[in-house]
Amino acid sequence: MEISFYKYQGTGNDFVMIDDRSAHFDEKNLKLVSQLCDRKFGIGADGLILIRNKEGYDFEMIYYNADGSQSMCGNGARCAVAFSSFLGIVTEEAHFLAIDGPHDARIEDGNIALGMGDVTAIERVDDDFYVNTGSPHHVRFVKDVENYPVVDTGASIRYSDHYTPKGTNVNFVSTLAEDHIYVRTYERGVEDETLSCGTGVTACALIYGDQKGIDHIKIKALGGNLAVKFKALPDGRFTNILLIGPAQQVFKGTITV
Ligand SMILES: N[C@H](CCC[C@H](N)C(=O)O)C(=O)O
Repeated sequence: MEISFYKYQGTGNDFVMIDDRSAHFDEKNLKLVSQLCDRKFGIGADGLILIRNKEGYDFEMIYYNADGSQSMCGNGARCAVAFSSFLGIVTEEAHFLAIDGPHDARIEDGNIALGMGDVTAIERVDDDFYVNTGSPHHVRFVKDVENYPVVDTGASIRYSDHYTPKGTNVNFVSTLAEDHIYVRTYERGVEDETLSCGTGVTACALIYGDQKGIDHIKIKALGGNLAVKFKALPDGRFTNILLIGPAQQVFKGTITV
């Protein structure tokens, strides 16, 4: 069977993108998803995204991590908006459905500004934090994230009893300036550090911004630069959350499976 695909990356978080408006892709075939994401035997990616038609929306994005598990993917959603614009499904605004519900996005001067779901609360986990931004995120502030053992420590937290059985993504943050943080992320379902994690940097920005009273945070990730804007409500909720950054098409191709 031949599958046509496009490869996109959002600040280094990379995805196999499939225009599946014909609904031909078997979304139950997780073995195929993992095979396509395999960096040696397949195309290679952190995840795979199907673009499907959906009544009442410009499109639906169905996201899979490389291991076939599903969750909300912020960078993947930004790439889905860019891909849908390339396909002519949207122009500069998109209203689409993801696993965590509806999202709105705007394409503005080469960036995608993605509306994230509201966040109800930030929790403490020992000296660290936990927040769900559409995907679960453990967040630890460290002195020198550049030299921090992200994969070892990330995996041990991800597989800890506290997060069994579903696990969590794990983010490590250092401050670069008052409104600028440096984030590295161990991603559940990729089971490795990724070059950036959209829902992860959003989690880190909300926690950091809430502590500092700043609602527009710049983020440095290994794969590029992002920004998060939000409105903190008196009751501890966060709304009007925007994840802003680039999303690029890298190549297109067909694969025989
Ligand atoms: N690995 C995450 C989903 C993808 C998140 C990340 N790629 C993003 O950009 O938000 C999880 O299983 O919760």
